[in-house]
Amino acid sequence: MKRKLPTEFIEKYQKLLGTEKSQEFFDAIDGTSKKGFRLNPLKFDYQNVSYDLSHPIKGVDDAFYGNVSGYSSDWVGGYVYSQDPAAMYPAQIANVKPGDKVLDLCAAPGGKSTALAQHLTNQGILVANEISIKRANNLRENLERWGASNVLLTNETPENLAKVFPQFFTTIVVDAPCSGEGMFRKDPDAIQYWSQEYVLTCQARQKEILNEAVKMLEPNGKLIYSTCTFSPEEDEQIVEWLVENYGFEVQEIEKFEGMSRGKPDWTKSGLNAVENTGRFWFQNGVGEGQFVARLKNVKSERIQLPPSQSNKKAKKKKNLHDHGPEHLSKNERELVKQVLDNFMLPDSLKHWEDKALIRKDHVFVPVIDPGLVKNLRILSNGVELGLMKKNRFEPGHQLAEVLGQLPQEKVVELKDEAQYKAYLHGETIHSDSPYRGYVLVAFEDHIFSFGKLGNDHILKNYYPKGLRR
Ligand SMILES: C[S@@+](CC[C@H](N)C(=O)[O-])C[C@H]1O[C@@H](n2cnc3c(N)ncnc32)[C@H](O)[C@@H]1O
Repeated sequence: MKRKLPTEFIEKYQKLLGTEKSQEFFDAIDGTSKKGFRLNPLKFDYQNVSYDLSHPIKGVDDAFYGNVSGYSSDWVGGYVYSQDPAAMYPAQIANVKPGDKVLDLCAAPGGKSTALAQHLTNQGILVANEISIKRANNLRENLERWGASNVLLTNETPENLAKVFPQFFTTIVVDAPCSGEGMFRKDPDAIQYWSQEYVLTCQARQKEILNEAVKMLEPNGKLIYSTCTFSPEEDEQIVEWLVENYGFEVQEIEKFEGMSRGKPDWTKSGLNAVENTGRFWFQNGVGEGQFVARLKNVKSERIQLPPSQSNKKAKKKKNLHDHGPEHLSKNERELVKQVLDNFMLPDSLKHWEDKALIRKDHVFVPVIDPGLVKNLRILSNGVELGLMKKNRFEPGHQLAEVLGQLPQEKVVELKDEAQYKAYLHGETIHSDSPYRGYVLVAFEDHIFSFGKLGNDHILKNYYPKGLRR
């Protein structure tokens, strides 16, 4: 399809790339976008999906070309995540290791966060943050499906996070809001928002976000900066600004097939180190547009934190105002145990009895001390086990997705597409299963919900109302 590009955009890239190369670029914008998906190694038997796995995306773990449906059990059970192939590289080059403390500062809808979570393998912490509440809710759904147990999900400004997490993270990913030139092929509507002024507005916002991100990075920590735009002002020049203002070292990243180097002559000072960054152009055949850089925080030293309030004062304040989470009573623990004992728990939940807290009837196993993050808007902290009702415990949806990490016995497998459709719609199902009480519900071996079976063989539907369709 022929796109109508702004004259100013055409002239800008003709100047930057030259006549021939810019024409190649404009022609590629009119081409067909590439689609890809990633599998989720956190899930049990994770390669058991209904999609063609014969076209891997080079250099990205468990990633393939192809289109996935948001209706399939692979998706609903968190076995696949649909993502632009080029957008998979920032999380890949982050080289996150189990046990790291990772922040994904601009996280929705969750392409990078889901990949970072799978590399952490439930060990360490992922703080996934999204400033827009609408987008944060979408992020929450995607992360819930993914079934990781070590995610703190926040809906915050970078400024507020920086107050709580000074020099805290080993790795920070800033997948920045940008002018979106890399989306022109996939989403032609993005073209109408483009102007050089908008590019500069985005650049200013990126600097504001990064000024806060830098405060949260530990000495020698890694900052991954990425955009889905081609403009030098938001790519190479931002890296140049980070080097000049914060002394970052631009690390050489693996040069994957179809990735070209960042361009020193697109910086103001001719900074050679930006050659270490990577660019994906449409015409390189990998996916949509993407810029990615990995920077090391070599200059900063560990700061001395100001002494905190005296314990006495803090305690007094706590007694008066604290409605924070509490440990479970013996009776509550027993009620939760009666349900959880029916299922295999991943290692991260094995000692839930020592860690579980209850707040406003929600029982959860936090990944981070709730006291530390009490001034932040939290959407979830670790795993929500479920809800304490009058003298009974009802397991929660997130737990079902986490339990999908392991083979489970107490599972009701829906027998056909019609039952699956009905369950997603919120209907009850007749089942001959011998199990009673809370069960996991699966389709095509993909666990995606809780249900409850009574002696009448009716499977009550616990698929959350907000997800039904
Ligand atoms: C490119 S998108 C992130 C995509 C996401 N990382 C992924 O892989 O799915 C950028 C995000 O930054 C958020 N954002 C916008 N303004 C922001 C700001 N001032 N601070 C932090 N995040 C912001 C947007 O709401 C948007 O969700």
